[in-house]
Amino acid sequence: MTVETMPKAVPPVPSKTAPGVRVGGLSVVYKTSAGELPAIAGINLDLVPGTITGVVGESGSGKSTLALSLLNAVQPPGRIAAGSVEIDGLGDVVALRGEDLRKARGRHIGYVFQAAQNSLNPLKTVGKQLLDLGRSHGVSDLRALVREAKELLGRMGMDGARVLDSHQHELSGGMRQRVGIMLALVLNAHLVVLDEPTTALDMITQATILRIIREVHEERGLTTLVITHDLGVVAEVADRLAVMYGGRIVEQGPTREVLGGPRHPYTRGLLRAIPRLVGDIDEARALPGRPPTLGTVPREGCVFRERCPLRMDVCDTVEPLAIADGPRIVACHAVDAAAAKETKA
Ligand SMILES: Nc1ncnc2c1ncn2[C@@H]1O[C@H](COP(=O)(O)OP(=O)(O)OP(=O)(O)O)[C@@H](O)[C@H]1O
Repeated sequence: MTVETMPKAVPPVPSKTAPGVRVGGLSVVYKTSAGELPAIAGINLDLVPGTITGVVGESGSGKSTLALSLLNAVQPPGRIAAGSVEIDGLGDVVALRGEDLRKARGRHIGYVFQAAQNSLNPLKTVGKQLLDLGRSHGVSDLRALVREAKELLGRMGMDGARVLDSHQHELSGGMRQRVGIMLALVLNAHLVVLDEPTTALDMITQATILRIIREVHEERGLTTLVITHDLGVVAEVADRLAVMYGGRIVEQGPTREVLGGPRHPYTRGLLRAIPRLVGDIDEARALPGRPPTLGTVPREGCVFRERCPLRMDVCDTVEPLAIADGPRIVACHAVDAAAAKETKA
């Protein structure tokens, strides 16, 4: 079946309420000299309508690959090898192609990618790019779009009119990042994916931007996914938290519960590695070892075992299942064994 003859998956009147998202069995591989290797494998993640979900993990854990998959935007040498991303009102975006996919991005799914500081067109003003974006998505009231953009930029502490008149080189990294966030929100999409939205910002501006992300999320009734390596960022904005390691989600649950009582040894290690502002700075203990790369992720068993203080024999051969306990989900043999002992006692 060609793209043209495929049934239209995008409904003519999109739902304007916060959509639920169900990522099921998602695997993405990248072609390397050693063959196709998985960057994420068997990811299951639900985004609850109206909530902010944070995804954290060290560099290379697969966060950006997951974010790109939500827009079916994984580029060669990568490809989605298995799984689905069901978005209310859109269906499975993994199956969307061509024009349907282009319309879904921007209008239904607002996004700012990690390289947002560098993703603007250097030859056009921000305002011109805003109008291009609006036209390409069939926005009829372009004046209203510009008003909305100015309002969002103003809220983020910038002179909206001046920014719209500027070229990329006239803006600092932090300003470009905020322009990226404005572009993600301006079309009024109800699913928003923000990949490292605040990395180029100083602490004060970061706090302001996180507050605005939260405010806009609540005002508009969005479903939001925030990708970050910074636990402080998720603690600040996310209702739910998913922790990634070696292309797997090893723990997920309500942010307060996960941060207040981490169960997976990796989450515990991440939290222990944060230096405290008060008390003994030496208390912060870096996680020993390094995260795996595409080539070194174990093919069987638990992906975290090399760095795990709770490693058992079974971890070498059997990949732990993600087991739900109420809203908490953990994939760890040691946690399972401890829970089984507790039930017996
Ligand atoms: N285009 C590519 N070609 C080959 N491998 C890739 C490509 N993009 C990502 N990878 C690999 O896939 C794995 C996951 O990368 P990804 O960028 O999704 O992780 P991340 O958690 O977002 O990391 P970071 O925080 O550094 O961006 C890494 O091992 C990375 O090297």
